Amino acid sequence: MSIMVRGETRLKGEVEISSSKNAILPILAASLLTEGKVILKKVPLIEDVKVINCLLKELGVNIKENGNIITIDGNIINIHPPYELVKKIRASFLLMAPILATRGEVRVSLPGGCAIGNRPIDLHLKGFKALGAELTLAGGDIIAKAKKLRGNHIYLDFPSVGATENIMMAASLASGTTYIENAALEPEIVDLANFINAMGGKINGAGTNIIRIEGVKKLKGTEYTSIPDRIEAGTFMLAAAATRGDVIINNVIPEHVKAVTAKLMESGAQVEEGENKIRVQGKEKINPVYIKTLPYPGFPTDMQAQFMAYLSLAQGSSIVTESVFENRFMHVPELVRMGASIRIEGRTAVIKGVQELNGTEVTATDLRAGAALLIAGMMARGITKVSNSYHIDRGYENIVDKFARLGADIKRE
Ligand SMILES: CC(=O)N[C@H]1[C@@H](OP(=O)(O)OP(=O)(O)OC[C@H]2O[C@@H](n3ccc(=O)[nH]c3=O)[C@H](O)[C@@H]2O)O[C@H](CO)[C@@H](O)[C@@H]1O
Ligand SMILES: C=C(OP(=O)(O)O)C(=O)O
Repeated sequence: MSIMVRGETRLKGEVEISSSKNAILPILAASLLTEGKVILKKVPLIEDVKVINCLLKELGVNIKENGNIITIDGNIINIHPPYELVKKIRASFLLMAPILATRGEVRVSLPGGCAIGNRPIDLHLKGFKALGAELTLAGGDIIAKAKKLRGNHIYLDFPSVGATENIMMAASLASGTTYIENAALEPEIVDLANFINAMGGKINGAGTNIIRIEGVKKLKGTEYTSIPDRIEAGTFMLAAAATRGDVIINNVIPEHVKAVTAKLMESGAQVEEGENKIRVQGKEKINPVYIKTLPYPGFPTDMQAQFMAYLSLAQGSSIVTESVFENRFMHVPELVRMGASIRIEGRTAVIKGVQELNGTEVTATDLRAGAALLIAGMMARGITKVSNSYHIDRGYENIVDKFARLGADIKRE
């Protein structure tokens, strides 16, 4: 599957951002913490959600999908989610905590590496161990057992998003109180804590670097709508600036995209924040900027590729350092094939702005690399064909329709 883009169009109009992929995936996993009925609204219809829904069905719970509303209830029957599904998405490892906490045992395949790096899970495991789980490795699977999890102090060597989420879920049904120190601060962590609290959990401090979780005996069903996707919003902000367009992005929390807004303004684009909306107007001249990806509230690694596509037409040299993932420059050779001048030295890329990009056939190696190539295609002369577009559909709802409604010349092939 490919997406074709004819470049040199200016995006204009308004776009509505969907709910966050990185919030809904852990929330779908956390819905397993109760047998009660959980109703999730405005769920984005993206491939990763379809995969996690299949995983939930495999575990034996009831799941009803009605457009963007998903209803889940019932007990976990199977404690071993199938490898064929687990290997498709990183977030499947988030099933570990709810299965362990409710069934006392879980068996999940090690997630393995992916296009953006090795992505170990040692911090998740350190957390489960500290909560009293016994861990063994068998046939590529992690088996964790604990009759009853017990609260503890857990210091994370790095503020891992996934480890913070897994520990928060497990600790919410443990006996006693857990403190996660050096916890991740991402808005998706706050959303997950709000969801667990809506089910009757007792989590305080999410969004700060110490999270306190008082375990409860039981959680109950609830209704919930997760936050808007700050990375989808950032992607449209970049596309607007890159095409020298004028776009109003609706359903965004401006605070969540501050780092992207700051760097876009430094590059010369005009950004106006409203209540739950942002207007971005691109300018002919793009100033070069320095970017270093960092955990939230720093510049998000999930926006690095899209920003690099934009900077390939800057007047001067930009420097982008990727500090979160060890190997997240897979989009660079593809951008270079379109005429960009980018040199990689270790974890840093030097982007020397060029006069123009030229459309050609390129390959999406991962989700955000794919989004970056669509943006590059909209800036380039001629037609760009982005193959392996299933990567893009993992995390963007109706992306082709949304860009087309803003005036992009884009279609699926
Ligand atoms: C589904 C989801 O929410 N995915 C997001 C989540 O991924 P994810 O939860 O996998 O990201 P982490 O914050 O855990 O990973 C960040 C860094 O920590 C390392 N690490 C992580 C865990 C661990 O046990 N040991 C370890 O060394 C990773 O290899 C990586 O270098 O946060 C990332 C960082 O913002 C985003 O890019 C992903 O889009
Ligand atoms: C890296 C990403 O996601 P995941 O952690 O699900 O692979 C992403 O959303 O850019």
